[in-house]
Amino acid sequence: MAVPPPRTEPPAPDRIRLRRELTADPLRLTCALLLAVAATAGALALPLLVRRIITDFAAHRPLTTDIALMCAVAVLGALVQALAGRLLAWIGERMTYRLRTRIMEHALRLPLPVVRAKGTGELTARVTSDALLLREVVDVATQLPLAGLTVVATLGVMVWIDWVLTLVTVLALAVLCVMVLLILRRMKTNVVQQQEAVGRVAQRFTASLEALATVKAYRAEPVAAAALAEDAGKLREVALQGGRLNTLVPAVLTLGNQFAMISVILTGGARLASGHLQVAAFAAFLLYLLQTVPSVSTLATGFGRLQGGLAARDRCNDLLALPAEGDRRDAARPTPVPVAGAPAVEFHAVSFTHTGSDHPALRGVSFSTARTGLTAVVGPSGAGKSTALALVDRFVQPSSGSVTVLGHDVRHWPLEALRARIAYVDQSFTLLEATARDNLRLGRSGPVGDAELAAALGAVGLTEDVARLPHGLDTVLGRESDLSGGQRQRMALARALLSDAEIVLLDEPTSQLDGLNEQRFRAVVDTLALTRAVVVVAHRLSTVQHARHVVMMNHGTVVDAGEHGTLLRRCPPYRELVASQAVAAH
Ligand SMILES: Nc1ncnc2c1ncn2[C@@H]1O[C@H](COP(=O)(O)OP(=O)(O)OP(=O)(O)O)[C@@H](O)[C@H]1O
Repeated sequence: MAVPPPRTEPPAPDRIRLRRELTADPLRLTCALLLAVAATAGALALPLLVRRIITDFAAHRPLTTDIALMCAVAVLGALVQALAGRLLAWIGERMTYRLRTRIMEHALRLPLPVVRAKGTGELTARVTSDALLLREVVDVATQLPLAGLTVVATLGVMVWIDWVLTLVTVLALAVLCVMVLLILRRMKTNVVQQQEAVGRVAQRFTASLEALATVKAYRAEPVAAAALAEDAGKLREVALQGGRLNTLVPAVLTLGNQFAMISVILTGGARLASGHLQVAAFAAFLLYLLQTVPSVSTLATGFGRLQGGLAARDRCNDLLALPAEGDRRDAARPTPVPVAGAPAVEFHAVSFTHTGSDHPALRGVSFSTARTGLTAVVGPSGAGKSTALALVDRFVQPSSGSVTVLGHDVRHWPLEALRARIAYVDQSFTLLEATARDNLRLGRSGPVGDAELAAALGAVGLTEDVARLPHGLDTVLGRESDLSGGQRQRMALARALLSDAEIVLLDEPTSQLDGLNEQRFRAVVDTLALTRAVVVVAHRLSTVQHARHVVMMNHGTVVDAGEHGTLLRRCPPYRELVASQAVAAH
């Protein structure tokens, strides 16, 4: 009895926990915090030194020691603060690097339909603008406790100097805090809206750049620019709302501080007049009051930035929570041993519907391919040919039925091991932004010598084209050194030729080839088919009519399968397809 495929459980998402991220390097963090505490203590000592100077001055005592002490505290405080800043920058950048790489790696491991649905621009925004907001959390998370500590310590010293004035100060600050908190509540929502708008702009801009040739050819620059401007306009609106909230914070702070200052001066004046307060103590109190202002500002703006960081964390966590491809038990699962005599690929009553589509792309598809030799999958456009190939590589999974590779259900294979067995050439003949050499050896686990590379390039007729590249095989492809469609197609074929894979899936591999290169293609495929299973999806029947096995598909089903000659005799849709292409019947 066939073993049922395991339930595919997504790997546990590694969510961002800010506390864990911040304490990833406890030694440096402790040092930074201690240095920051020392800097704060230095700042707190200054007004007391001022009080001492005023008292000594009034008593005609020498001031040299006081001034030297004050200068030393100021200089040391600045140095310590700079050192703490450096350490925090180091912690912040390391954290951002870790989060960025984690998000990018996870995005690469997401299932293809999920990535398509999310959009490349939207995903890119997570590692650019969201990561920057997250970076701010490091500064804020250390600034906030220190600012809080400074405020509390300052208030403590102020109580010691004059508790009545401190009470007045606290009341004024309480009014200020209530107003700031009301603003902060609205800030997080606004940051989320801003980040979503940034994502939409990035998405549309990326999509427009990817389709730039079409945009230009159809003189659609104004249309594309207008759509981009509309998205940018929406971003401007929410950013303006955020800006308004942001500008409210310092305005409220200034107002609150001035309110506190006036209250303290009036009360302090009265207490001076009544003899309850000395001038030196009042001067020191005022200095402390002035010193609380930046700390209270840091607290208010810090909480605002924290809201931004938390919103960015939530957005990144939403992405990290998307299940990656594969199965977390993959690592523990032994790689299946190919079953002797089993077909290379076998479809058993496979049905599949694309996400977001109402119509099944495949309905009860069954066919198999031998371990070696060429299988051609043919049929009209939209028949489901590419979808069938995508199921073999487990880019998507069947809604019902099963696909087996080398005798094992694709869901039984660890994903890595499955894909190592398959060389896949997609319809767009994608090259990575890497050197020609790296592009060619993508499917090889071990090193590939120059002689082997040269042989593969010769087989697909690319020797001269690659030699003409500015740095030959070491030219980075994709930007200024791009290849033509046909050259890309042949590079992809050479990559398949060099790969270790036992199964080669080629989706429309000849659509951009001229006659000579189509002949070369046939020779390469014949060579590949001597030792491997080659499955070719082809519109041009001339390239596959010599296939040992032809699978004729239409409307998501297999209409018939067999040799070219057999199908010609018994399968009218195939005959029509052949007739439409005027392929000579053998
Ligand atoms: N990503 C997708 N989302 C929704 N529907 C899709 C998607 N990709 C393909 N389809 C639909 O699935 C059906 C089969 O598409 P598929 O690309 O497999 O056909 P095909 O035979 O390879 O066509 P062609 O020869 O034109 O490449 C079509 O109706 C198509 O519209």
